[in-house]
Amino acid sequence: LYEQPAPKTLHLGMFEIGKALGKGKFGRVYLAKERSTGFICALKVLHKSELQQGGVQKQVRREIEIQSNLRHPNVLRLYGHFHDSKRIFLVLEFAGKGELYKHLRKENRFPEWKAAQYIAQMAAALKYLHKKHVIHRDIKPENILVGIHGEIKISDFGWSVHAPNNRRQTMCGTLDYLPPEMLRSGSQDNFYNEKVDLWSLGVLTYEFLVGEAPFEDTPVMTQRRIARGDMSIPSFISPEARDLIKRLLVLDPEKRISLEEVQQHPWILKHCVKTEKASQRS
Ligand SMILES: CC(=O)N[C@H]1CCN(c2c(Cl)cnc3[nH]c(-c4cn(C)nc4C)nc23)C1
Repeated sequence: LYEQPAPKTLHLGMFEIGKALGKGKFGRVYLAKERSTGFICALKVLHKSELQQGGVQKQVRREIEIQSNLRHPNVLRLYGHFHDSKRIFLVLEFAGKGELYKHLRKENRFPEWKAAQYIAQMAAALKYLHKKHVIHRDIKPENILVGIHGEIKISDFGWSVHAPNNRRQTMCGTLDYLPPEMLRSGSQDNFYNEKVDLWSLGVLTYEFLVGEAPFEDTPVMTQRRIARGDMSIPSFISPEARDLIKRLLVLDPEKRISLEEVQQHPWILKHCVKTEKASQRS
C-alpha cells in the first residue's frame, strides 16, 4: 500500500556543509548534514582535474563501485555519490572518533587488550571483504577510522580490487605495509590474492603493540627487510601476541594463518571473548 520512497537524486544543495574533517590524497572531507533528514555524514570532495592529473579516475570509479556494495559494521559505508562539472562527491558514513592513526600516535602504542579487540574487528571486516572477493591491499592505520562506540571502520577503498589480481600500479605512500609478493616486480604472472591483506594485518598488529612498523627503515632497506622477513619482536610483547604476528608475517602467502584461525587465536580469544559470568550477566 505504501509508495516505496523514490531513490532520491543526490545533489550538493541537499547538504549543509560543516567543518573540514581532514584531507585525503585527492580531496578534502567535510562534516555534512542532509537538510531534509538531519542525517550527519562525511562528504568527500574530489576535483576531476586533480584525478585526471593523478591518473586515478579508474581507481575512484572502482572505490565507488566496491564500497557502495559493502555493508559491515567495521567497513565505512558509502551511501551514495554525485558530481557537478568540476567535482565528484562521495557521501560517506561519519566516524565519530576520527582517524585511528592519530589515536595510535597520541597513545604511542595500544595495550594488548585494545590491540586484540581492534585486530578481531579487522579480521571480521576482512573475512567479509574476502568472501566478496574484494582485496583491500592498503590496510594501515591511516585507512582506519573509529566510530562513536570505539569500533573501527576500514575506509579508503581506493586501492582495493577484485581478486585475483596482478594489476601494476605505482605505489606511493609508505612501503611498510607491502607484502613480499607485491614487491617482486617483473613477470606478469606474479598474481597475488587475498593473502596480501593477512600480511598487512600482521604489520598492523605489530604496529599497534610496538608503536612502529616491523620493517620501518630507509625505503631501500625496508624493501630488503620485507623480502627477507627480517624483523624482531620486542621482549615486552606477550608470547601469544608474538605467536600471532609470526603466523601472519610469513613470506609464503599460502602459509599465512587464515582469518578464521586469527579469530580463534588464543591471543584474540583471551581479550575478546566475554567471560562466562559476564555473558550470563549481560
Ligand atoms: C583519507 C581520508 O579521507 N581521511 C580522513 C579525513 C577525514 N575523513 C573522515 C571520514 Cl571519510 C569519515 N568520518 C570521519 N570522521 C572524522 C573525524 C572525526 N573526528 C572527531 N575527527 C575527525 C577527523 N574524519 C572522518 C577521512
